[in-house]
Amino acid sequence: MLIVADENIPLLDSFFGDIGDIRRVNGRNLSPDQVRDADVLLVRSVTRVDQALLEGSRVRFVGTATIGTDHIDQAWLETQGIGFAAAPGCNAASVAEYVLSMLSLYAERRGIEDWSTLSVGVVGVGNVGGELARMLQRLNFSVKLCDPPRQESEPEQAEEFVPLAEVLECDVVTLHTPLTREGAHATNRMLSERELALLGPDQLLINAGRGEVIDGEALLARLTQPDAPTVALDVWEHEPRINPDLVEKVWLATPHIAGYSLEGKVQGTEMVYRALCRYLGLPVRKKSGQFLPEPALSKVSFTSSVDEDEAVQVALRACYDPRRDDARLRLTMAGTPEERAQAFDKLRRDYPVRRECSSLKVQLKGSSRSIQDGFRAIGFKLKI
Ligand SMILES: NC(=O)C1=CN([C@@H]2O[C@H](COP(=O)(O)OP(=O)(O)OC[C@H]3O[C@@H](n4cnc5c(N)ncnc54)[C@H](O)[C@@H]3O)[C@@H](O)[C@H]2O)C=CC1
Ligand SMILES: O=C(O)C(=O)[C@H](O)COP(=O)(O)O
Repeated sequence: MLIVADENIPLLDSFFGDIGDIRRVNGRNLSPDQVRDADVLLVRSVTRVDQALLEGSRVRFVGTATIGTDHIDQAWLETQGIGFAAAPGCNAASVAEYVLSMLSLYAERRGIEDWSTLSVGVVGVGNVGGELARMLQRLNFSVKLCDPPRQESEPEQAEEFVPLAEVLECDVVTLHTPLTREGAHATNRMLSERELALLGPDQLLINAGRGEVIDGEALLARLTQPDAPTVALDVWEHEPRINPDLVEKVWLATPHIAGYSLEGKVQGTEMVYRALCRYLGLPVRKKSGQFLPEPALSKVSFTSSVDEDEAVQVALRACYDPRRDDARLRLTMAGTPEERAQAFDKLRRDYPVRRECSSLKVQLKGSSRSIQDGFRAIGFKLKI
């Protein structure tokens, strides 16, 4: 069996080596010739999988080691009887930690002592937005949720949700919707000139969903106005050819890595492996946990005199501080458009190992119940 796989999927040999021969490819430029003789195709978000790529090939199963599926023409795969699996929720904790770190940095930037006084609006309350909202609620933030599809399909929960306009009044608005182009709740350019005009200078807008959910031109125009909001973007229109003018105007700019914790990536591989085993009728023998190395930073300890919020944020930023990714991306902005696009992909391909908060043991000497709850909310392991 031939498995053609994106070279950026980690642990390909460990998970798939005894299922078939693996051919590693650059997912960004995959051509029909490279997949024609494959039985299985494993991709990440940068490969468009559709009729143009697969027609006439032997491929019977497609897996994407990602949460997002907007790069896959699932309807066409179904018409061809080609099996398909994604990795829902694999990197949800990673994205939630990215947003929490943003909140911590934003509170510091604004001189806000207690970060939980920021109100947070979550748009798209699925695996990522739901996990984030749970963490925020446990950390005592006031949280508003916007998810019209869920509001409609879960009438018993309907009062949990508010309209987009109400969420846009929060101090922080964070986007976690899929990219959809059709239907009553299509998200393509969901935030355009009109919505961006509702945001003011004391607000932070974060996009960690898909770039096209915000109209990039409208955002750039808004950011040139004196009363513009602060903006943090992890995802961009036209990746990897992102707009350098937008990077310049954005507060923190990262190259689509919010979900790039090692745990998130390896769980993505594992979920696709499990789905392929099911498809082929093979036993599932491997788990992501067996391949995760000891983290470089495995323990931190705090004394009893520590301030609760400060301790949680110190530990959070020790695990992930988006300013490093922002600095790396900005360094690539000087080149030609082609050099910039290559550099964007290189930053993602050579991404340093980043571990989730759950990999860090926190020792708290003589700590209060509420400080323990704060750490637990983000998934740290506690040693009391
Ligand atoms: N920046 C990054 O590295 C990552 C980005 N993502 C993106 O985040 C997206 C969300 O991920 P999950 O939460 O796992 O997906 P999910 O499918 O579990 O949840 C998405 C939620 O968005 C809601 N939604 C759809 N249209 C909406 C609209 N118009 N307004 C408000 N809510 C709407 C859905 O009802 C659903 O509850 C993915 O589709 C992917 O595009 C995911 C992982 C990493
Ligand atoms: O899981 C998703 O959805 C994402 O956005 C991924 O984190 C993106 O990673 P790549 O597939 O582009 O490596």
